[in-house]
Amino acid sequence: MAATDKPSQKELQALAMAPTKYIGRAIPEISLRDFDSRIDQITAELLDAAENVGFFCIVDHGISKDAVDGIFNQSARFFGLPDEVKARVPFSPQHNAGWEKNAQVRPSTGAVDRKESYQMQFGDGMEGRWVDDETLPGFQEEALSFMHQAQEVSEKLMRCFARGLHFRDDYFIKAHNVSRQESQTVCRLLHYFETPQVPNPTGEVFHRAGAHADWDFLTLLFQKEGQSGLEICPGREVSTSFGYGDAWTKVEPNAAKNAIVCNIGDLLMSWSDDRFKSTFHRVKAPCEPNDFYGERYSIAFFNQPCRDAEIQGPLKKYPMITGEEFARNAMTRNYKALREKLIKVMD
Ligand SMILES: O=C(O)CCC(=O)C(=O)O
Ligand SMILES: [Fe+2]
Repeated sequence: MAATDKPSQKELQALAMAPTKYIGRAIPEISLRDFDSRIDQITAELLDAAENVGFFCIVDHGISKDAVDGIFNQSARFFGLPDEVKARVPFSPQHNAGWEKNAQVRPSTGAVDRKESYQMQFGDGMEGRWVDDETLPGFQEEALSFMHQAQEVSEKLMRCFARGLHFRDDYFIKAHNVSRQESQTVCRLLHYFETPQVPNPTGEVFHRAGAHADWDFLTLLFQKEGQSGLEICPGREVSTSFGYGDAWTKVEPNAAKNAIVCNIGDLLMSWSDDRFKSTFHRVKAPCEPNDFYGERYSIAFFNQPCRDAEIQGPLKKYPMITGEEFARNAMTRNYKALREKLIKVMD
């Protein structure tokens, strides 16, 4: 391919199948043990991780291994239902809640992720989208109990980030109040399908979660031992850019420590005037011998401010906007990038 030529679909495919460049980057591990008495120490560690990596693992967070195993069991029960039953609680883009399958197209790949997901919320976005108790007895109760536990952990982190940015301690907690109907926080159960081992007959790339940055405030991610695939790739200086580097770092599950992988989202990046980094990441499309090709489950807890929360960093780098506007802008940017990519590939 000459330097001036645009890549063909086939060439893009070959690029996606080329050996991945890896680089070791330390993912900080932060303990929340004795939170109240150690809050200043924990805040210092979180600020360092947020400014320099955008990803970190938290341990001693108070959610038991049994609770995490329990929600993964509920997730497997839900995804084990026939598609026509899951389709009774379909994904609503307007509410950002419900079940979708092979439907999420990422700007970085222009193709669907090979997965299904079920997004649950605390507020009115979830009306009519809970799977009913006759179909899955106990599901909603256990899911909500887990979501409240994840919220409690998130609130500890929010208190530290507020301190670090010289806001009142409860500033972010109030903006993310999950007892309000305006809450936009989402707990997403994810199920990636087993993919064929290469060389597969068509050369098709089975994307799992194409490279992206999350557009929420802060994500808590729960992974299962042995189900590798999450990788990060820093390289953004402002929350509005799509550029990223080309060397990846694996973030392996750490079930022995019951670790939660956390990452800063675009919203906290802009709310901190770009001081904290929202980092590109992906669940790799398996294509190399040591990749994980099996079925993969994960759970992402996306902290989102209430629709009417007012967002502006201490230095006022960006104009003030509401939680609802931020979400809408993020969606528009994602789809704009996708349109531009498609135009480039097609002409
Ligand atoms: O499944 C994972 O490990 C990551 C999922 C993710 O990055 C996302 O849904 O935003
Ligand atoms: Fe993500």
